[in-house]
Amino acid sequence: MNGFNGCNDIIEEDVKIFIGSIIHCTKPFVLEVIEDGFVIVEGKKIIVVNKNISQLENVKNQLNITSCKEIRLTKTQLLIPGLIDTHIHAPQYPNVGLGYDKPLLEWLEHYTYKLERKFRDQKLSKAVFNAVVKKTLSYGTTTATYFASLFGNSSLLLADAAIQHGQRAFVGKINMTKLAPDDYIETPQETVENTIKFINEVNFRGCDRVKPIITPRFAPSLEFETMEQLAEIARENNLNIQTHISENKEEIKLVKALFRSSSYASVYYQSGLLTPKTVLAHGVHLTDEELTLLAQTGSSISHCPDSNTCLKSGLCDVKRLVSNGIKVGLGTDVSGGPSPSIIQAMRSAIQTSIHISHSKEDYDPLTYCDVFYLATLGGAEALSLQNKIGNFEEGKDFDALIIDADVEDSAADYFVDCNCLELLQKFVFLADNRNIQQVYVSGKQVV
Ligand SMILES: Nc1nc2[nH]cnc2c(=O)[nH]1
Ligand SMILES: [Zn+2]
Repeated sequence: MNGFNGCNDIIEEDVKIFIGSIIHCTKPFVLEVIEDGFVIVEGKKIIVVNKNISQLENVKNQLNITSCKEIRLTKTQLLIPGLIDTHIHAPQYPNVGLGYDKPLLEWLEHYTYKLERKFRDQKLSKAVFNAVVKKTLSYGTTTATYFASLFGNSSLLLADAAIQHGQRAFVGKINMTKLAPDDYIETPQETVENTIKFINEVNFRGCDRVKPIITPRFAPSLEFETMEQLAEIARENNLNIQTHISENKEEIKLVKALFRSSSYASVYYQSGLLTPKTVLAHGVHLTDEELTLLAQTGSSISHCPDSNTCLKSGLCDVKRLVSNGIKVGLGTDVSGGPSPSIIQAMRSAIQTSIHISHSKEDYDPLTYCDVFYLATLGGAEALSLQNKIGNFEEGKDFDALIIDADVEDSAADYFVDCNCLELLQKFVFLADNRNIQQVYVSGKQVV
């Protein structure tokens, strides 16, 4: 029987069996390598994960599977969970690769707000948002956490693009009432009303994959009372929250001055914005006290290493965040970062960590296995989606990629036989969208 779940995704009751080498994380920073196994998917759900290919026929008989599609991986292919981008600005996509001569606050004023305010235009919004969703899917981003623009109608077009192209997404209409151009701010009342309207309209689309997210841009953009109201809306509607924190030293000074506060995190804490469903981008310069506040509230950090480098914000120490009990995922932060690829974010996270290790004793930098966790299960935990996605666990939705180290015209020329971990290592250090052969979201092939 087929059914509809509101995004016109046919909930396929058919069965797919993926046979071959599988890598995923079973818990934080713990990889499981299955050399010759299989995953059975029924509709959108994973129903079996088995490490022994010789048991395939038995399991099929036990489950009475008479018709199914078998996908047999080659020896250069791996099945891995879909990648999760915990922080990306869709309307900034036209600026990728531009404007890295200025630090954050000047960059916002000179380049970013000027571009984003053009998204009043529905035609531009539609063209750019379709391109972003298609591009990120091609790079294996099965879940994206998007900042859209200030404009509700434009932001809805981003939700529609994710619905149409099959991506899992959080989409946030930005809240901003000050310190930006006059035609790119709302009054406090407008921003609250338009947010409620936006939430209702996204929910009305009835797509389980695509959800609204509360999106105060960052503390300097809003009055304290407006942040309190937004926190209340998130609480009433059980919504995720996203914003920026402690990215740049000038920004931190500004926040302390504007709110007469001793710390950036305490502004968010006091307004009620720090929750277990809050993801904060950057967190480069957080103090120990702020880390404690984030850990106590269960809020997470989206680590955006490319952006932190290009906007010269600083080196974010992921190991310090993790050892303080903070959940961490990876973000591209387009266009603060120039690449829409989470594979690139994995590489940059390793490089940033190596740079940090040069000035610290006994510091083990992040490995390719660590960043693979951050890009998959870590991202799911950062978004409070760990019960739904992030790895291959029976009962979870099947969001997955088939990657291949041996494709024509790829950066990874393939001359040696590689074991599974070597294939993963090549993927992290060399791959791009050419190495991503198939992309599945909720059991459905979308690339
Ligand atoms: N990187 C980045 N930081 C911000 N802080 C406030 N807005 C932004 C933005 O658009 N990008
Ligand atoms: Zn950002």
